[in-house]
Amino acid sequence: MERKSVNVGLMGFGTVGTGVVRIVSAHQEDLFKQTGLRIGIHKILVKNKEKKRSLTGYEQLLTTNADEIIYDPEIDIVIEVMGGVEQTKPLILAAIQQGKHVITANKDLMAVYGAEILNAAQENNCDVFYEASVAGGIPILRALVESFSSDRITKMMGIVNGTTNYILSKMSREGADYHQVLKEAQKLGYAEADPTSDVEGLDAARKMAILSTLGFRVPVNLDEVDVKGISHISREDIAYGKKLGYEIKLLGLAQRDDDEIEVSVEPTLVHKSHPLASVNGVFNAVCVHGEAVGETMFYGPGAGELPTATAVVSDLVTVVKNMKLGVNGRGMVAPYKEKKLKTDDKKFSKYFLRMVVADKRGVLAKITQLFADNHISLAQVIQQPHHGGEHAEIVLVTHKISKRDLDLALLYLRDMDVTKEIKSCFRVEEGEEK
Ligand SMILES: NC(=O)C1=CN([C@@H]2O[C@H](COP(=O)(O)OP(=O)(O)OC[C@H]3O[C@@H](n4cnc5c(N)ncnc54)[C@H](OP(=O)(O)O)[C@@H]3O)[C@@H](O)[C@H]2O)C=CC1
Ligand SMILES: N[C@@H](CC=O)C(=O)O
Ligand code: NA
Repeated sequence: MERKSVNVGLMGFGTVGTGVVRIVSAHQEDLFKQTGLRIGIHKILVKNKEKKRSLTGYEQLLTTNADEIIYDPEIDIVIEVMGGVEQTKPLILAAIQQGKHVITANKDLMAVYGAEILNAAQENNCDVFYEASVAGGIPILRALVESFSSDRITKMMGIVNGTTNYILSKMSREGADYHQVLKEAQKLGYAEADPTSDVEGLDAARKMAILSTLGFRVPVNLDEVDVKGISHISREDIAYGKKLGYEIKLLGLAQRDDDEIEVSVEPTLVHKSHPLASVNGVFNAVCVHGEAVGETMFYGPGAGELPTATAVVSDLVTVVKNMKLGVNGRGMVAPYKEKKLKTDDKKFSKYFLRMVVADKRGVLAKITQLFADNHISLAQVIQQPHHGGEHAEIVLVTHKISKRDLDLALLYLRDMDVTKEIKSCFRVEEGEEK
């Protein structure tokens, strides 16, 4: 008998899970027209059945026992939106073993165990999709895999963490201090009680590992992403950046040159003429450069109940269409290119440097000579008296140099008797005007 409906087991009924139920219920007819099957939420896994929920009418579907979803033969698809790695990995693998298709929003899980989960899915003819895991509601993963399938991507660069973008935007707009803005972000519910993974760049690094694996068709591990966070950024850095024409953003960068790749997340001075400089608040944006297509940009909400749920439900539509066609588990292309990571002498960028030095005759000359000796030429230099006048603050922007030359120069600079402190060092990304 031809099937008329599919059943979903939802694991998690928090922010994203609630959005999924709202969209599946509100868009029922559209989803039916697109897939030819009725989609029903069959069971919902939660931690606490007694908890007061913003969406009512689903109480009879709640369970605290994951086995009631995994081993229910009537459930075809599992949507995992409960979060965590250790608690979700065994559940997802068990669901796949039972022949269930999986949709997840979990970047923490997919950045580390993505390959293992995708292999298990392929062996069991199951689909696994995870569009919501990177840049929430922005359709970026399917774009990389399908819409760019005819091209070769050379660069993906973007703002993939909303919390840090909110903090940096507010620091820039109001001249406010990092700790003060972080507290406000926590009060508003943007930043979590423990904001470490956002502010230290780990959340963005997980997303860049997923993006670069799909975009470059190379298996990129989380520990291959160079990560720096935003917790050390000061008002002074932002003010100097502005004076020179830049905004500071936590940028994820994945770049390929001659088949060698680099992937990083770090605070970067982005020139005001670059479109990423005007991405503010909790919004995300990813620029993707393809050899044939040139520059493209994807912009939108990186988190939130309904934006994130749209990505989950779009994955659901794809799974259901695949079920109708009987092609589940065949749409995924595993990374097939050999991984070659760039060494630091092949990573090139402009850099911004701020330091405090002794305010003595010949100091600036000494410093510029040190840079010249390390193959570094300077694009801009500002010198200002530092508190009390005994010291001077030097702010400079280099031309494009290798990371290796930068690190060597920093090493020598730290050793110089005239150097009091190297306050900050950031990558610089130019815009269209330069
Ligand atoms: N929030 C967002 O905007 C975005 C979230 N994501 C990802 O989506 C996932 C879900 O996030 P979010 O909705 O914000 O999370 P929430 O904390 O709002 O919801 C988590 C849900 O999972 C349930 N849950 C958690 N642990 C268990 C457990 N051990 N057993 C049973 N149920 C459990 C909770 O139950 P109970 O309700 O009873 O506490 C809750 O319903 C995460 O992986 C997150 O990284 C991705 C993009 C954006
Ligand atoms: N903590 C994340 C939420 C979405 O992944 C962010 O701030 O972007
Ligand atoms: Na997305």
